[in-house]
This record gives sequence, structure tokens and C-alpha cells, in this order.
Amino acid sequence: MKKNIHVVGAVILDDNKILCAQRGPSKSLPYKWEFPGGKIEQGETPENALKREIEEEMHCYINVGAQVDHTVYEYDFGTVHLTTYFCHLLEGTPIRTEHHKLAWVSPEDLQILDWAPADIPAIEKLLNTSLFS
Ligand SMILES: Nc1nc2c([nH]c(=O)n2[C@H]2C[C@H](O)[C@@H](COP(=O)(O)OP(=O)(O)OP(=O)(O)O)O2)c(=O)[nH]1
Repeated sequence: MKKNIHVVGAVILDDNKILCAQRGPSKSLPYKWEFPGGKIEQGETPENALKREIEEEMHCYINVGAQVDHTVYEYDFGTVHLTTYFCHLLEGTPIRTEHHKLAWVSPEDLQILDWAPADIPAIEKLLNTSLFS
């Protein structure tokens, strides 16, 4: 059986846009787009894992709201259990540290990006939700 990897992703909304992040060339899933976030550590709640990851990788603070989606996707390196949450910026501006690129993207442009396969159901949900009404 493949290794289970529990991952949280932040759908950060600001000014009618969503913050999207592109993985670097030397990572698994090279150049794929994802939601900023990462693996949940032992004993951590998903919300606290997400806040910690965003502080570590983008040097800003968020609050974590409702769940967007939960998907399970089997990659060759393991089975990713991805939970995404709506988030807002509380303090600071996201800084790119680990990612190849960061981009603020309008909901209608989300499907232009080459997403990590585990993210596709969340993208479809976001496209079918009126986010800013
Ligand atoms: N953060 C994040 N990870 C995602 C998403 N979709 C998706 O398949 N993943 C995968 C990529 C990684 O294998 C794993 C997240 O682990 P991580 O953020 O610690 O990734 P990493 O690149 O530092 O780790 P690794 O792949 O080098 O082991 O989940 C997503 O939307 N956000």
C-alpha cells in the first residue's frame, strides 16, 4: 500500500482573486500549480497546520474558514489526502520563498493553469461557486 500523505491547501481570497502557487523544477510534480500549504504534522489540527505552513512559506498570517473540498489522489510517490479551505489574509503580504511563482488569479482564469491532479476537484468546485457575491 502506498504511503498516505495528509495535506492542507489554502484558497486565499483577496480583491476577487485567489492566490495560486507553482511548484519548482526540482520538486515532485514539477511546475504544477497548487494551493499554498503542506503536510499536516503529528498532533496538529488541519487549521493550525495551514496557518503554520503559510507563515513558514509565505511569511504572512491567515485565518482559516470553511472547507472547500477534500480529495484523495494516488500519485506514484504516495496517496495524497488534500483538504482545501477558504482563507483570508490577516497580516502581511505573501512573499515567494519556496515556490517557482506566486500569482493572484481570477476565478474564471483558474482553469488556464496546469494544476496538480489532486487539485482538479477543488478547482471545479471553485468554478461553480459564486465566490464574491
Ligand atoms: N501544498 C500543496 N500540496 C499539494 C497540493 N496538491 C497536491 O497534490 N499536493 C501534494 C504535493 C506534495 O506531494 C504534497 C505536499 O507536501 P509539501 O507541501 O510538504 O510538498 P513538498 O514539495 O515540500 O514535499 P515533497 O513533494 O518534496 O515531498 O501534496 C496543493 O494544492 N497544495
